[in-house]
Amino acid sequence: MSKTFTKDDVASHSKAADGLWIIVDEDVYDVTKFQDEHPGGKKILQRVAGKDASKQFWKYHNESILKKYKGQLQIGSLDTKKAAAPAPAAAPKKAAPKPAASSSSDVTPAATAAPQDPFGELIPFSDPSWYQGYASPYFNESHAALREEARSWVESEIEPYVTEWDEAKEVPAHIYKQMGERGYLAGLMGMKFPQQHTPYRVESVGPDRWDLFHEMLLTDELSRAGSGGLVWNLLGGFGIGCPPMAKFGKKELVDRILPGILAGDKRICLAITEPDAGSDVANLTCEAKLSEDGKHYIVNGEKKWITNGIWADYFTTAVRTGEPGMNGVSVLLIEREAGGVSTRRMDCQGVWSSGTTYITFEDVKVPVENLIGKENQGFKVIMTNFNHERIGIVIQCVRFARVCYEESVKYAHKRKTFGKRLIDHPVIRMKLAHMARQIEATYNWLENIIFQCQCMEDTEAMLKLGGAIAGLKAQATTTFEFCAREASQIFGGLSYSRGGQGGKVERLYRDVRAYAIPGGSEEIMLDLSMRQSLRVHGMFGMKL
Ligand code: HEM
Repeated sequence: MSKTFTKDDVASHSKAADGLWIIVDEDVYDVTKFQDEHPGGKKILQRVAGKDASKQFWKYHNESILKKYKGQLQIGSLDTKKAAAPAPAAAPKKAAPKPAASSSSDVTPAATAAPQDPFGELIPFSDPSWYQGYASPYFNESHAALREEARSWVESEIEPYVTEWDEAKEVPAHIYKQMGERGYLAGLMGMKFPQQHTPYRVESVGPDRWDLFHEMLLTDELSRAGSGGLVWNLLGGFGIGCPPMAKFGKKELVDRILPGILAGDKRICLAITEPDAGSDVANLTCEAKLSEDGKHYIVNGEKKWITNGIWADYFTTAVRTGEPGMNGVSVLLIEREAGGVSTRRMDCQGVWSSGTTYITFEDVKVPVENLIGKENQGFKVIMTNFNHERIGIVIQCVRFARVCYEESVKYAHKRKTFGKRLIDHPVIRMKLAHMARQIEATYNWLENIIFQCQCMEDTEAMLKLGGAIAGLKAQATTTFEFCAREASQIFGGLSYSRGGQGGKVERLYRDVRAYAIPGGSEEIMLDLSMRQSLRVHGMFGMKL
């Protein structure tokens, strides 16, 4: 914005007839046309027109409002403004990320314990400690480059619009396409970067260097926009529907459909849950009968609560091909264009923009080549997938808990009650401390689990880590629920109404159950964590 104005220039625009200008942080905004649509009312703008309204502005809004409206309303800056003064409360930015060398594949990153440069706003516990100048055995300069790349994309192109998209129950298609073109979809499958199936690369990290910690931090940064619906829209169906197909599908099938999916042109989801069977996979009833010529399966049945189903081109579907119980279950890749697939959107409490769907399959013809894994051995395919799904849920929950905490810390520094800022009341600090200790405990366990996954093959990880991951999922969802509740109490009425300063907290509060129930409810997770761990440690020679 090259135009400069004096304070007197601005002062001469204080009445409707001359146009209404205001100053916020030394930038000048023309709000003449905007006044009628200002959600806070036009009178309030008219009262500060011609003046510096920074103090009033920051009292009622957070940063995303300026990011969203700057392009539309800013007409210049004050002549007294120093060049490139930092925006208020913005993250200290470093130079653009350089692609990290792609020569070494750092499977065990232990040698890189030197701290990375501090990054972000440095509010204690509002980012992982390795963002804040503390040493880590897991994260190196390639992770630091990716965190900057991802944060800058999310902050500029996603976060300012998330509320709108959530209300519209849809994320614009170009964002999903960018997920493909930025190489993010390829990096989010819990496996080696599939460079043979996509020309797209992540700008700041070479494919050979890509590891599970890159994947973790990418999901973490996407979650920072504070919307479960957004994250599930972008990776909910893909992250659980694509890996089984990519890992267990026949080569011809994978070669045919994976490139379109990774490019962000085609969408895939996972269809397991049924109206009657819940996630009780062993009892599912959607049936697939082999045709007489043995060339197709004919699929009939229903699936419910399927994330992204409404937009999906492909459905990684659990079907019954054999006897009752787990040994009669197979997994098929069903293509929408085969016909006989109907999808309808479901209205749910949270994750509005994720496209939760009810699906009906009626005499759908599926070529036998679309069988994923072996016939009647689909249970193993599904179980292997659970660790990846649950870890994804954990990463999101920890960041959502951090968002609730971070929003609360910021708000507690500006809101005054009984003559003091909220942060000066011990009862509020107590709430923040309880949030922080749970967030850090959960995150540190998560880092350890990611490291273990990185050191094991899928099958070994399924067996050895299944119990711990189930326990961690329960830990993460209860932490998220606790933080959403406490943040909501701190924000009061602002988190009871939708949008505005408490908007993220209100939305996340509604999203809590979408994490505590699917992928294994807290009750099932806690029980499984003990049963599985005891069983596995029995095999290790546990002495009781
Ligand atoms: C660039 C100028 C401004 C823009 C683009 C803007 C935009 C907005 C938006 C989008 C909202 C809806 C709530 C939200 O999403 O946060 C809002 C609410 C509000 N704004 Fe502004 N605003 C501006 C300036 C101001 C100023 C200077 C004042 C005070 C003097 C003000 C007072 C308010 C109030 C009181 C609300 C209602 C807050 C609530 O519901 O709790 N706004 N504004």
